[in-house]
Amino acid sequence: MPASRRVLIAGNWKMNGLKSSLAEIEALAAGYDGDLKAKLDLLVCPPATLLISAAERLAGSGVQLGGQNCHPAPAGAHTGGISAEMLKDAGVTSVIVGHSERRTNLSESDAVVMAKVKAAWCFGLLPIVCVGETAEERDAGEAVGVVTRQVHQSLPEGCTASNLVIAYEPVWAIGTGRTPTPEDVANIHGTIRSVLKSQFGAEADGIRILYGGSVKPDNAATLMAVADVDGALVGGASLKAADFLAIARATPAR
Ligand SMILES: O=C(CO)COP(=O)(O)O
Repeated sequence: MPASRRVLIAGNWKMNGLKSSLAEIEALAAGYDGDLKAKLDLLVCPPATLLISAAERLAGSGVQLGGQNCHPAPAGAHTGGISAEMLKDAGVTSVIVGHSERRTNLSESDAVVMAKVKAAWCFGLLPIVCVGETAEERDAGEAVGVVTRQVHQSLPEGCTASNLVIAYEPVWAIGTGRTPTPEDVANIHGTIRSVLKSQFGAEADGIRILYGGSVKPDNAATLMAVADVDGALVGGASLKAADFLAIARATPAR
């Protein structure tokens, strides 16, 4: 296993979290102890309004801070937009791009996702690119095809083990309490790895592929033990530090 594929447990708070939630950030910083540090990377992506305060709370803890989205443009007349440079300035090192909630609700195309990856790179941020099929696509037997297309079309030239993370998040598993079987996860993650190999050659062996969708403390050990699963992108269960840390603790050491 290449060293670059150190396990990454990432938390996506989505549109949740007020100033009072900074207590959870502090609890994460305190809970990322020596055992967890030896085993995995921990990343939390709170809403943009909390980033600067969260960075202060996380300083020196080793817990990494991420954004949930960035604008493809570097700056300018984009009301409400947040640039990669602004995220960097706030203390962020990673950014989620192409989450299905944005692909679906905001019609974010593969081309836009690719532009965001490039924007993240411009400011040294690590993009976490989300892909995943809907329930209809899975029922129609199209899961592999959809994910293959998304990986092909969302990634620019030049992806490496150190500048890209992929998150496979089947849309039907997000927030539903339903998860694919370990066999299904292994199948899609294996597919993603081969698509990455065809695009980026040997570099693909070191690119981390996370699983996301209803990851909880009680299923993390099983899901994280699947071949080619290099960590998790956790939604609801990342909002409470105790649950998120429990997922990290349940993740098998490599
Ligand atoms: O969308 C997700 C993370 O990005 C997954 O959300 P849940 O863990 O709440 O299913």
